[in-house]
Order: sequence, then structure tokens, then C-alpha cells
Amino acid sequence: MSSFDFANGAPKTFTEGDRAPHYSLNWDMVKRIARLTRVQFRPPADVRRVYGSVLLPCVALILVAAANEVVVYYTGLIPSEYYSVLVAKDTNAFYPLLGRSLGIVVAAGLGQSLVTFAAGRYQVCTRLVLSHCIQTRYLRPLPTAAGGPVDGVAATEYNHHSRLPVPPTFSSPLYRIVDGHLVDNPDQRITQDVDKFAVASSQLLEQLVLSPILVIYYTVQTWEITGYFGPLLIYLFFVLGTIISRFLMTPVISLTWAQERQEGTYRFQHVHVRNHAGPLTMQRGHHYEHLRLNQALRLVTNWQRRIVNRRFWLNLSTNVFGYLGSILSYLVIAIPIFNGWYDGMDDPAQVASLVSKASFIAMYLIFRFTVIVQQAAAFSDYAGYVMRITQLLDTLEMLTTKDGAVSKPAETKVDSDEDSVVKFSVGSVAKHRTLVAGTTGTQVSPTATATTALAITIDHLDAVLPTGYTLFRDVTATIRVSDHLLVTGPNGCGKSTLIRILSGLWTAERGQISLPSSPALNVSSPPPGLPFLDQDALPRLPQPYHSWQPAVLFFSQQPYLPFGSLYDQIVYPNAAIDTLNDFEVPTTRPWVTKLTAACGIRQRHSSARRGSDSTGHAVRYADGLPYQAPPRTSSSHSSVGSGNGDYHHDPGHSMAGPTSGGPLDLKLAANRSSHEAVQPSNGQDPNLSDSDSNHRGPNIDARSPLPALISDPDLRHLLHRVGLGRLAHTLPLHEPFSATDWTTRLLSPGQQQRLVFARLLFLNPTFAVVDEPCSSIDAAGTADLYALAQRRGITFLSVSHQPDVLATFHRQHLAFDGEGSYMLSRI
Ligand SMILES: Nc1ncnc2c1ncn2[C@@H]1O[C@H](COP(=O)(O)OP(=O)(O)OP(=O)(O)O)[C@@H](O)[C@H]1O
Repeated sequence: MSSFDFANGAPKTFTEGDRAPHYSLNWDMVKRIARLTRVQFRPPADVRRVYGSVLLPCVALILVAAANEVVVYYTGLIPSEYYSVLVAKDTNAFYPLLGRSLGIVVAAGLGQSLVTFAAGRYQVCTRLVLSHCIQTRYLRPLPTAAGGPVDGVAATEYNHHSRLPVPPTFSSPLYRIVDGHLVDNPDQRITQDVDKFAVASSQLLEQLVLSPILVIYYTVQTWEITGYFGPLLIYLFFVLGTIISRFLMTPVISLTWAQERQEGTYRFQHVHVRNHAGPLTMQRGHHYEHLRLNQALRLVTNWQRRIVNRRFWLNLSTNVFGYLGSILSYLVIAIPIFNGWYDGMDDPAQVASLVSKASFIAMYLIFRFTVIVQQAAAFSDYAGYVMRITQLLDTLEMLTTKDGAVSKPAETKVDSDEDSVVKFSVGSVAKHRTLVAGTTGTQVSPTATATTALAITIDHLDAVLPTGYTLFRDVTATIRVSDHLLVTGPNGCGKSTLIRILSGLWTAERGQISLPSSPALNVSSPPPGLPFLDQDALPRLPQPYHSWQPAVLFFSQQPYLPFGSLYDQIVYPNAAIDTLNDFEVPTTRPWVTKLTAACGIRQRHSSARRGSDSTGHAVRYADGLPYQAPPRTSSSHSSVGSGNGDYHHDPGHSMAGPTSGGPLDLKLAANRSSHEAVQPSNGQDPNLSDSDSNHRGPNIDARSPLPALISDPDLRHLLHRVGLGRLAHTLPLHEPFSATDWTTRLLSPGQQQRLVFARLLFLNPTFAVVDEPCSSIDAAGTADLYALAQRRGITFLSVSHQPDVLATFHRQHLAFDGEGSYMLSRI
């Protein structure tokens, strides 16, 4: 029985009495292993370019292990030589033998250490490649729901190589897997299971790859000493051991799978408790949490106990076989001796030496077989991890087609005019259950028409829950620029659902929506300047939009604050690229730097492999919406051009003082300086596209940190304007705190919402679709923030429970009654 059902969503929750699903070493497992090996050894070109190939450490491990086997062979022969020398009392031969054996023993120690070292490098490389490949598929943007792929373009192509219009709605495998419970603990599979897979596979590689050669070699050697009888006996011994192990191993594979699953759940519960330490303590929830954690611990240890029980029999058989093997070697050598093969040897030293040598060779042949049998335990772990990782890969593949293309209806089309409005039909074909993300995606047939109207339109939209309950019916509304819409209604009436449908997370039962698409991403030339500064002073740029200004920005009810610095919170999702591309942790010691500098050798830095964006056009895709950062500019960002001379400083920059209620006087770094002031001094042409630069491969030492998208004074000013002035002057702007979750620990809910609002002001979309963005902010603060945003030309679709405060800032009011109906009125 499989506890895992891709088609129908939620996995079963294991209870203590549950049986683990049945996974065994069958043809399916072989195919899974082959598939994972392909991903491991043939990663996409960009992964290979950054991390290198696993092949190299793999070959190194095999060669080192082979060399080690040679040394082991000579080590094994040492005793027979000592027997010979000692029995003959040959002092002349003794001392040279002593010296030689010392050398061999040192070589053996070195060989073993090198094998461990090579295995470690192989594990690291395997983990890097596999986790990276899976993460890429996990977080890739997936144009879906109301949308679907645009003109047959694969999801992955919505990156910096694409110049297509950005579809307005996106989903992601991440969201679908998590929201639809398609796979348990995907994070654990990517982080922990891949790591354990790497360890188990290196162990198998080290032990098993050389085994056939060694088995053949030692079989020939044994045959020469004992005749056919010795190898025959040993082979029978091996076959018996394999059969027994096969039967004992199968249940352990399934149990390992189940234990890893429960392990993830247990860990997740601990993370949950840690993240809510304050609220649960305040509510005196210790006892409850304690019981819950105990229950989870009991479940995980229950699986562990079952594994230990099963392993006992597996270990018993492998250990007994191990010891039997050592006796078998003497049995093998006893046969020719008792048969009188060596009766002609008069010299007892010669006989002793021969027995020693023969027993070593026979024993080593048995040992190789024993190693193979003993790998049964390692293999059961390995197979369990293979199962878990490939299940995740299967699901990711199910959500996107093989090469990243989303399964698409053939008639999908979009007008590539930059000012187009992409219109998607979201109704008619969708089934009830397609409302909830996590199903296999849209059954919707998107159609696209281009219009010049810049608006969000909702046309006869129905939303039905999977249970069949109709949340709302026939919702129709149009939000044109400055025609702000306020959505209100009782809890659970479907306000957030409307936003989820608009954003593409969910599909609707019936109806149409149309959203302005963000313009085609233009990476071939730097943008002319940021369009959103000094709104009162500068006229808004005519459409088409500036290439990195999103047309529609969605903010969910829960303010999302990513891991990162204060600066990152503002420019998200733009900010992370520099650190995301920081593939290599700098490991160079200061003395190495000095030495290499003295010798005139250039070092490879952590930034050396940031090949994908060496043009200075930072393009980020963290939420699936591509943005193009401004070109390289001067900046007061502490990390920009600091001391490296790559960027000219703009002396003309002046810090705008805080102005309460006045025009938002943000002078972002990129806008401040003219383009001629931002030519990198390293000679790179900023007009090069990313793809151009990619063709050149990683540009070692050729680039500097990305420029800041907003200067420190401007960032402080922005924070001040949204009521976070104290924060701006007490917290470091660029250093991420040691605690990754500092935002939720140090900031009050209201401050978190203000921070998200600051981001909104920075990104300055044409439309902002926001779900209770000021629920924790007082009325005056809410009014201030809305006024600020509207002065910057942002048009709102706001969900709120504060109609009194927000009515002033909206022109239309859509009020759900909680019974499926609504009323749309002008304010
Ligand atoms: N993933 C889901 N699967 C099934 N039903 C869901 C899911 N998420 C929400 N719902 C249901 O959809 C209904 C509408 O939820 P929604 O979040 O849209 O309400 P809302 O109007 O925004 O409420 P509130 O004012 O409390 O935020 C609720 O009854 C909720 O139980």
C-alpha cells in the first residue's frame, strides 16, 4: 500500500500502528537509481559550469580506492614474508623487510586517508549538484492558473534570456507541492535526504565499483593456490549470503523511507514551536506542545525501533557471514594441504609462508564478497533516499513537463506588445477541485487578446471550494488606473480567494480575468532611469513600463519578509541575486592572499563564478516575476565599489531630508547618476545582455559586487517616511543579522507591515493588489501610507476590514455578503 498519492493530494498521516509502504529492490527501483544518477552526472550546463562535474571526484575516488587496494595487497603479503624470514632466521633479509614493510604500512595509512578524502569531495559535489538541480525545479516560476504558458515558452525561459512579456499570473511548484500536500517534507528531501544519499552513494561507490575487478583478480590467485575447489566454495558462500541479505534488506528500505518522513515531520514541529515561542508561552501552551512533541518523538522512534529490530537480523547475517568467511579461508587452504599438494616442500619456512599467503588471498576474496553482502545495509539506506528524492523529482516533473515547459493547451497566445493586456479565460473547463492549487495544474484554456486599456478586469467570476461550497458568484469589476477598489466582507467570504485567483495561485470555477502584463524584459540595453522618483516633480513615464517596473504587485495577508538585511527587505525580490550567486564560500586565508599577491598570482574569489550577471543588470526571479535592476551606478552602498574602483562615485548626490507628508523624495542610486557615470571601469560594456556575457563563461575577477538599488540615505529616508525611522537608525542596513528570522523576532506586526509597504513604494507598481496590508497599523498610519502610495501613482485593489479608514482612498467598493453575493458601488 502506498501512503502517497500524487493524483489525489494529501499524504496519509502515519500512526504508530501503520505499516510502511512496500518498496523493494525491483525494476522500478533500478530505473529510479538510473534516473537519479543521470541528474547527478549530467546536470544542466549552468549547474555544471558553476559546480563542476561530479564525474571528476567520482573518478578520483575510484582511482584512489584502486591505488589503495594495491597497497592493501602488499600489506597482506607482509606476514608471509616475515614467516619466511623469521623461520629461516635470516637477519640479512630481516632489516630490509622491516624497512619495506614500514613503507608499505605508511602508504596504507595514506591510501586509506586519501580514500576518505576523495569520498568526502565526492559527497560534497554530489550534494551541491543534486540539491541545486532540485531547488531550481522547486522554485522555478510556473505561469499557470488563469494563465498557462505563453506561446509555448517553457517556464524556465522566463529568465534573463527571455524577451517575452511577463505573464501576469504565476504559480510555482513550491506553492503547489506545499499547498496541495503533494509530497511530505520537500525541504527535508532537498536538504537532508540528498546529503544522506551522497554519503550512502559514496560508500557504495568506494566498496562496490572495484569489487568485480578485485573479485576476478583474487579468484585467479586463489585458483592457482587451491584449484577450482577454493573459488567454487567461496562463490557458493557468496550466493547464499546474497539471497539471505536480499530477503532481510527489503523491509529495511521501506522502513528507512518511513522513518525519514517522520523525521521531517518531527523536525518541522520543533521549528514551528521555535517560531512561535512567544505566543505559545504567553498562552501557557507548554503542556500541549510538550504532548505534541512527545507524540511526534514517539512516532519517529517507533520507526527507528522497527529499523533497529529489522537491522538486527540483517546485521546478524552479515556479521556471521563475515566471521564465517575468515574460517572459510583456512578451509580453502586446508584442502590442498590435506590433499598433499605441498608435500614436496621440505622447508617449513616455505610452507608457513605459503599458508600465510594463500590464506590472505583466499580471505581477501571472501572479504570482497563479504563487503558486497555487507553493503546490503548501506544499500537499503541508499534505496530509501533514492525513493524519497525521485518521488520529489517525479512530482516536480508532473507539475512541469520534462524540459521545464508547462503542459499547455495549444491555442495559448499572447500579444507581445509591451503595453498589452493579457486576457485569460479562467472558467468553463475548470473542475471544482482545481480551485485549490496542488492539482495537476490548469485545465483552463487561456486565450489572450491585446487591448490598450490598462486595467484589471474581473468578469463573471465564480469561486467554488473543493467541498462544492460556492464562495462567490458572478463577480464583475474593473479597476482602471486611479480607480481604486476596496473589497470588504465577513471572514471566510472569499476576499483572499479573489486575490489568490487574480495572482494565479488558484483557478476559478468560471469567469474571466485580465491583468496588465509586465513588459517584455529588455536586457540588451540599460533602462533610461527609474520612473518612480519624485512623482510630484517628474511626470510618470508613458507606457510601456519601464522594464523592471512590475505592472501588478500582489501582497498576501501575511507580510512576507525574506531572510536578509533591512536593505533586502526593501528591494525584494531584487536584492538577493548577489548573495544567491555567491556560490563559493571564500576560504582563502589571509596569508595565502598575501603570498599569492606577492607571487603575482590572481586568486579566484567567491564572486568569480557569478557568470550569469556580469553585465550589471541584476535580474531577479525570486517570486517568478522578473525585474530588471538598473545598470551599474554609483552608490553609497557600503559594499559597492568600495575600494575596488569599479564604479565612479557620484559626488552630486544629496540626501533628501525627511519630509512629512511631502512628496516622496526618494533618489534611488540608479536614478541619481547619468549612464556615462556608471560605466564600469573594468572595461565591461554594460549594454551586453546576460546571455552575451554567459557565452563568455564565468568571468574570473571581472566583476564587482552589484550596485545598491537604493542608496543608504535614500533607504533611511524611505524607512523614515513609512514610520520606521528609529529602525533605520538603529539597525544595520546591509548586514543580515545572525538570526535569520530577525524580522519576525525584532519587528512588531505593525512594523512588519510598514516594512512591506516601504517595499511597495520602492517597487512602485502600477497596480497593487493587497490583502489587509495595514491590519496591524493604526488609522492615522494607514491613511498616511495610502496617501503616500497614491501620490506615487499606485492604484489599489485592497482587501480590508477597515472600510472607514480606507474608503477615502478608494473609488469603488465591492462588498461580499458572505452568502456568495456581493454589491459593487462607487464611493
Ligand atoms: N487551501 C484551501 N483549501 C480549501 N479551502 C480553503 C483553502 N484556503 C481557504 N479555504 C477556504 O476558503 C474560504 C475563503 O477563505 P478566504 O481566505 O478567501 O477568506 P477571507 O474572506 O479572506 O477571510 P478573512 O477575512 O478571514 O481573511 C474559507 O472558508 C476557507 O476555509
